[in-house]
Amino acid sequence: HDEEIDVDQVKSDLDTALTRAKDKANQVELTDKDKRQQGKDTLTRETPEELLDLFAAPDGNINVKRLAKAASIQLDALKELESMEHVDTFRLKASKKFIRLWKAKFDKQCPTTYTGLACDPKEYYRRIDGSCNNFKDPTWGAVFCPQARLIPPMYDDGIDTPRVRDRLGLPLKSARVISNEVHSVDGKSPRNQRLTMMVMQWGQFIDHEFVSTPGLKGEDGSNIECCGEGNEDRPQCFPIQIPSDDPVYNISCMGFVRSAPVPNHDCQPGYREQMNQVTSFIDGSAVYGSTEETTNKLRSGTGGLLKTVADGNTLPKNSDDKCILETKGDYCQFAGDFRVNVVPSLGQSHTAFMREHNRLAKQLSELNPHWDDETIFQEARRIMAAILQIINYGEYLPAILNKDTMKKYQLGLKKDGYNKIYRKNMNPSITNAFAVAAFRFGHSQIANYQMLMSRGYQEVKRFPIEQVYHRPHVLIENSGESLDFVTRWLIDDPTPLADGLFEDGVRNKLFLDKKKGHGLDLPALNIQRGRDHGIPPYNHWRVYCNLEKGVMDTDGGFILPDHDNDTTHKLEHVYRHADDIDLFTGAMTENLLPDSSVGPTFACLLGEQFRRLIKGDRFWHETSDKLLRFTKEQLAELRKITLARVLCDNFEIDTIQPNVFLVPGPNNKRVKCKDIPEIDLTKWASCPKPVYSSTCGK
Ligand code: HEM
Repeated sequence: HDEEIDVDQVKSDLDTALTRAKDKANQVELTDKDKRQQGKDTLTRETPEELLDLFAAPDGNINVKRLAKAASIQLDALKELESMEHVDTFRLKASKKFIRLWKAKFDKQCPTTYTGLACDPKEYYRRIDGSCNNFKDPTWGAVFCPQARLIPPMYDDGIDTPRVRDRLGLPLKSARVISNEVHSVDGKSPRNQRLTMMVMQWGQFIDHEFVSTPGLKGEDGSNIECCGEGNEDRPQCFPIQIPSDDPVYNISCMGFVRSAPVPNHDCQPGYREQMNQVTSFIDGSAVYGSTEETTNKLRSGTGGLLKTVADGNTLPKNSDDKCILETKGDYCQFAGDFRVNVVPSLGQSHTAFMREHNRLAKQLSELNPHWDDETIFQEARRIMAAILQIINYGEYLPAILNKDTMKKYQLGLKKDGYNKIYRKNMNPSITNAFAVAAFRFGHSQIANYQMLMSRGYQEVKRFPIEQVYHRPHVLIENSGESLDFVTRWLIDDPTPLADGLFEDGVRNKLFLDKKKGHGLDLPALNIQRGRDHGIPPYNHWRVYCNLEKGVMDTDGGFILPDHDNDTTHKLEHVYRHADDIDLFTGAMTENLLPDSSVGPTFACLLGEQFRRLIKGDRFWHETSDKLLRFTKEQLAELRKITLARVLCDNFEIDTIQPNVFLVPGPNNKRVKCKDIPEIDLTKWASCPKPVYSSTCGK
């Protein structure tokens, strides 16, 4: 069509569209300013919605803000063009001339990381921000870059408004109604007698290691109010309607701020994308941060160590606005990922790996007295990435996925030698459907409580989960002694079955406001977030995964190949057609595959993502790359690591089962810590500097 477009006309249309889009952005900023001045948009952390904002984006990061504004202008400009009656945007988008015009207008607003990133092929350590992992596209997996899409989104207007209508154009039921009808359970949900609470906890920790989707923020990083008159229509808002007969809530609106948009990968006219504000790789970013700024704040500056509070053993302090302080002397914790304070058990995991880093750093520095702070830090960080990868693929994934899925997606680790597995065409970025739906399967494994357990694995104290959200108090009182007690709970107590049912503590009381008496509903947020991101419905993913679609029978009922009758009936109540089912709800309620915590659709999406995280990671710990590889002896040592060993080395534990993701039993008997294999770090002794040399440990 190139010859067909009238360049002058299109240029003038684009100018008009851009002016209008900029005017709209200015108007939104003025409204935000007003709301902030009127005290409607707040900086406080009291209501559940404010705490959700804290969880999504604590400070209104400047990069996120800049990118979100650029993306909003682009999306609005495209919509303006579409609204001009004589413009055929479908034809325009196919025209190279138009793309050139578009790029000339918008290139400057595109993230600088997208262009002109100079990568050094001799760089030995991963970059903190994840850039330059892939030389062909240095932005793949890097911080502040768009999440990847496996199939195109389905926005209501084809560009950026949330999916709110079904295939007939009628309104979809509210996410809260679906949660009430499909995801609720009376009291305690059934337990998985095979898996421990550590499965839930690792899931959350590793999720924060590779994905964080920022939400939009108001003036000066304030929280955007999305309920009440004049708020629900704000372009940043997509509140959840609560039905008048709701069994728990006596409010009509649950605040929900949309995820920040980001210009798409090539800065071309297209649909709304969401970004990842942490690196996609399993590289230790939850321990070290995903920007140099955060890493520098976390490092002590000597001996390659990370900062701790004065006792040398617990996470350092953050500012008081990053959590809820219960009593005098409390403080918020600071770690590589800002969500560290959300529940005590997550703080436990962050503490485990901060301590593990410092333990490694101290030993490495004794073995290599000639190394400076930077070398010790980077070498410990390099080992840390390997440890996290090995625990994730060697212990966690085999606990939640069955052997067939592990095999199909080639997720197994090699027992010896190198693995030439890197594929330079493989994009390792976290995919949107994985973050917004598939890996949220673990929300069904959250229990209503958090517990402290004695050395002999007896219950000492139990906290309803809603009493500890965002409150690190439990962990930091008694100079962090409770960390040991939480650890023992995580490796002893069976985890709820990932059956699509959600206990009250997350389904009604998430981030509960003690004064107002209401909380949030996590499965409802997950459904709403999927709609916010334009995630196509469940059946589209069944097709993507080569699975049979759900269909209608002649009476208008659903025939769903992987659901039981009871669940199918529940779904029929809330969706008009099998094609309308939201991905989260449809896949989360599938019958679980044998020996698995997910059904076939989530097994496919998890398998695909975890495969990408191996094959698309140039620094993957099994690499045979001559520059980047560990020595064969070092790799053999790394392969001995288990989460049990990390816990033994960093907490007070007398006996432990070798696989802490599985409940203790005849094949997983508790033993003394000394019987759990450990890494012999002498294989890192006498390494030259720079370290990349096979003479270490010789
Ligand atoms: C007590 C434990 C947990 C709490 C309180 C919690 C809470 C939350 C909240 C509030 C969100 C944001 C919801 C939204 O507005 O879209 C979220 C997102 C998410 N959660 Fe959890 N979660 C927990 C455990 C887990 C577990 C066990 C997993 C996985 C096994 C998990 C995976 C995820 C993922 C992948 C996201 C999306 C992250 C992003 O894109 O930023 N979470 N969680």
